[in-house]
Amino acid sequence: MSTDRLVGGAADDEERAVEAALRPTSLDEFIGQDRVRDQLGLVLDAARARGKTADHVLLSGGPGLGKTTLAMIIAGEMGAPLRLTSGPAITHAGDLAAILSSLNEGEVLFLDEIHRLARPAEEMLYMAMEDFRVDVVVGKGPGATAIPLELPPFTLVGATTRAGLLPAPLRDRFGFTAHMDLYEPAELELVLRRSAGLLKVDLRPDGASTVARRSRGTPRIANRLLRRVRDFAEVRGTGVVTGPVASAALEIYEVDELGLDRLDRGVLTALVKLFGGGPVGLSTLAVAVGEEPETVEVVAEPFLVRAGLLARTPRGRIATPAAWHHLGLVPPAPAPVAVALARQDVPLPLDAADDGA
Ligand SMILES: Nc1ncnc2c1ncn2[C@@H]1O[C@H](COP(=O)(O)OP(=O)(O)OP(=O)(O)O)[C@@H](O)[C@H]1O
Repeated sequence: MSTDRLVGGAADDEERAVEAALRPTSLDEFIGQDRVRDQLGLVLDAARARGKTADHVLLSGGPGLGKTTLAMIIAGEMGAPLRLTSGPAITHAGDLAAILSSLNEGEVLFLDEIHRLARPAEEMLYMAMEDFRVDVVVGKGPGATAIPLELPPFTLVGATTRAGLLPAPLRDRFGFTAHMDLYEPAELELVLRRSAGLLKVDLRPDGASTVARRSRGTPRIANRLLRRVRDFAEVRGTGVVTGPVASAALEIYEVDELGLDRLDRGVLTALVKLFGGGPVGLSTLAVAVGEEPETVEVVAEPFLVRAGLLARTPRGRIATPAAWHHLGLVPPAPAPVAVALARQDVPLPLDAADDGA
């Protein structure tokens, strides 16, 4: 599956190293997500006032929206060390027991991709979260014995892109759950201005708004586009990032004014030009764009759906009128019978509505 996209949400190790310099370190510096920030601020203030470790926190939201950043901020605000791990890194319950038993009092454990935790480890986590205790199994077969091990109080910060996949018993053990939404362009402009200051980029207001509008509501993508636009401004210009400079740079990288890249546009173009706007099945659509169905479904579709350009229906994918307009085309008029019936305010007969279903 292709993941090396300029507008992809995930980051590789190299990018994470660059990102470290751009991370806000306190709740005050964290931009946007006002509701989450206010509520989390209260949770942390209350814990500090009581002199206790903070409740366990679950953060859900797409990649690059700031979950790791918030976990670091939680640890920073509580004056506690942070330990980072992830669901896929814990293959056995024993791995988790080793991590938990080495935590110090008050420490914050960040468990990324918590929905990918193996079942036995997940069950161990239930008890650890609720009673600060784990049962370590020693030996095998009939002679195996469970030795209870007390843990110091700690705060678990779980992160997931798929909150719906978490079993209820796990979800219920978090004292505070925050869903992180996509950022508004105005918020991303603030992110960009902050990053430009840290990276010493001369970013003008029209440059910031051009990059923000193409960043798919995601700070990681905004910061990444900023670095590419800076390269262009330095090599082909005077280093100043204005709106026209940002547009010219992003045109070279094939990121259009909605933040769609070549794959996104390929999907929409196939849908509209080859299949008359759909409905068409995922695998047929994937063959038409020369990609794996999973790539189309996981990499391109979520943003196209969110941007109101593509809809998933039981009969297949369809392009919305906005998709046609975005490609500079006129959407087909609705069938005359539907228009006539709509004018008379008569509900569409069932057999007509289901036509071709
Ligand atoms: N609210 C914000 N204000 C400023 N910068 C932000 C904000 N949220 C995220 N960023 C920046 O975006 C980048 C990605 O954030 P982060 O790594 O926290 O995302 P994530 O949700 O943990 O992603 P993943 O799920 O892929 O691990 C970081 O460089 C971070 O500094």
